[in-house]
Amino acid sequence: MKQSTKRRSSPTTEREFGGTLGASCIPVLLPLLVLFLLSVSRSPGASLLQWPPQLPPTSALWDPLAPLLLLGWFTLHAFLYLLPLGKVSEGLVLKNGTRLKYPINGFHALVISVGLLLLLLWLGVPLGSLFDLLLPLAVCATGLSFLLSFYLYISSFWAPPHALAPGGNTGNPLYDFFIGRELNPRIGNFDLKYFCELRPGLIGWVVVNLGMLMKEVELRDGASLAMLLVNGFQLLYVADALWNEEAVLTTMDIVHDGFGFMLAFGDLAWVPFAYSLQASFLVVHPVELGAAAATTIVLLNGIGYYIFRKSNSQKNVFRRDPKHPSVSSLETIATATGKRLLVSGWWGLVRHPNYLGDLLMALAWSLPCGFSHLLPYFYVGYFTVLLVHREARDERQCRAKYGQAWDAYCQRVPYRIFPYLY
Ligand SMILES: NC(=O)C1=CN([C@@H]2O[C@H](COP(=O)(O)OP(=O)(O)OC[C@H]3O[C@@H](n4cnc5c(N)ncnc54)[C@H](OP(=O)(O)O)[C@@H]3O)[C@@H](O)[C@H]2O)C=CC1
Ligand SMILES: CC(C)=CCC[C@@H](C)[C@H]1CC=C2C3=C(CC[C@@]21C)[C@@]1(C)CC[C@H](O)C(C)(C)[C@@H]1CC3
Repeated sequence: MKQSTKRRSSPTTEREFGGTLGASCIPVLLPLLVLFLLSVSRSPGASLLQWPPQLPPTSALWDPLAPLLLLGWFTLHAFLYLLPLGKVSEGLVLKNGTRLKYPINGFHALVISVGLLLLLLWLGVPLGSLFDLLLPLAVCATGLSFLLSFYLYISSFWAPPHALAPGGNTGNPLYDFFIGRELNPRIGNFDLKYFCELRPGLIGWVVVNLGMLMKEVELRDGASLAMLLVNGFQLLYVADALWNEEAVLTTMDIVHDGFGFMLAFGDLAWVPFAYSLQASFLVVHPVELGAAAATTIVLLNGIGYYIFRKSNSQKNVFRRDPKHPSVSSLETIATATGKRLLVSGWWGLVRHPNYLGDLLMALAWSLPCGFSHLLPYFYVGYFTVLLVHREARDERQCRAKYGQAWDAYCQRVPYRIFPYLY
């Protein structure tokens, strides 16, 4: 407990997400927002602006099957995580000079999950029933995020000082619970943050989408082109994340952020239930997509994916091996830390080309839903706010890390996400 007392009065710890007020309101408001969005997506009007807002009756929030399904899903993924499949990779060097080991078998877990789902379909299990279970499942996933966050907060007091996250130790219990005190909480070798970020929620998103597709098949004797595009695009995104699983070890969430309510809820409830809104919207609001519109949307998703993948891979290769032939000819600037910054290639176009690609894909996921409603565009709006905020956080961290070299990079590459715009 000693180290927490020592850090309690640290006046330099900067607070994110609106400080204590944000940390008190967000855990109440975000779960309500998920339930609101889910019930709007299935209401005939699907209006986000209707007043008073469309709220689900309490009877729609509970089904005894939901906790059982969720428990089974988590157990399956914990088991797959522990299977000795794939390689083991090391994370970045920690404050105490050590590196943690991580299993790289997320893609195996996705393939096995999809195989099991196909088996269930073949056995005649009505996966479309997931549509009727979405609200109870979202309620249970939220409950699980709270339970996990309480466990993470309490267990963090037994963690050594070097294992604590830089931003999650202000001494304010509400804020620290929200942001997360410990950087890489583990039970033995089982890394809770890494597991939650990539497995049950992310693969769960694919399952929810497939459930919506099957519901559409039940209702209309076939899947629409719009539903197939949404399912295909988002499956590609999840498969890509798991295929490139090792790259997650260098993201801000793993390297810098503690594991608290924000990430636990984000991973386990927000991703599977808010990111699948387009598919649940299409179940009740079918859209007929013409060939020209579909081709344009596929092209937009392709361009977004290309920028996202190429830029992320370029930085990962450069960070792991700056002499690699694919990056050795790129122009760089030196920093006082010994690390260099790329100033040509994708990272010379804008300072966050990967965010640009991600945002183009977000738009391509909403367009199949047409222009009659605002709800399918919720993801684009939310994601723009998330990435603009994330960019500002990253910028602050990089300026603190690299000082003048970062300023020189900003001068050389003046736009953050959108060339000539922002
Ligand atoms: N779908 C979703 O909900 C979300 C998706 N994402 C996606 O996750 C991916 C990872 O994003 P995120 O972790 O935020 O950040 P980035 O992958 O963009 O990593 C930022 C880090 O990259 C390094 N860096 C920055 N500029 C340069 C440069 N010019 N040359 C070399 N290194 C540089 C710095 O770290 P250092 O120098 O220390 O290596 C910086 O802190 C993105 O594609 C994003 O779109 C993110 C959030 C949510
Ligand atoms: C509103 C709220 C609760 C926000 C929490 C934010 C989280 C939902 C996101 C923070 C960073 C994320 C990443 C992904 C999913 C969303 C969260 C958890 C990610 C796993 C998606 C797939 C990508 O390819 C990725 C692996 C780069 C990405 C990593 C960051």
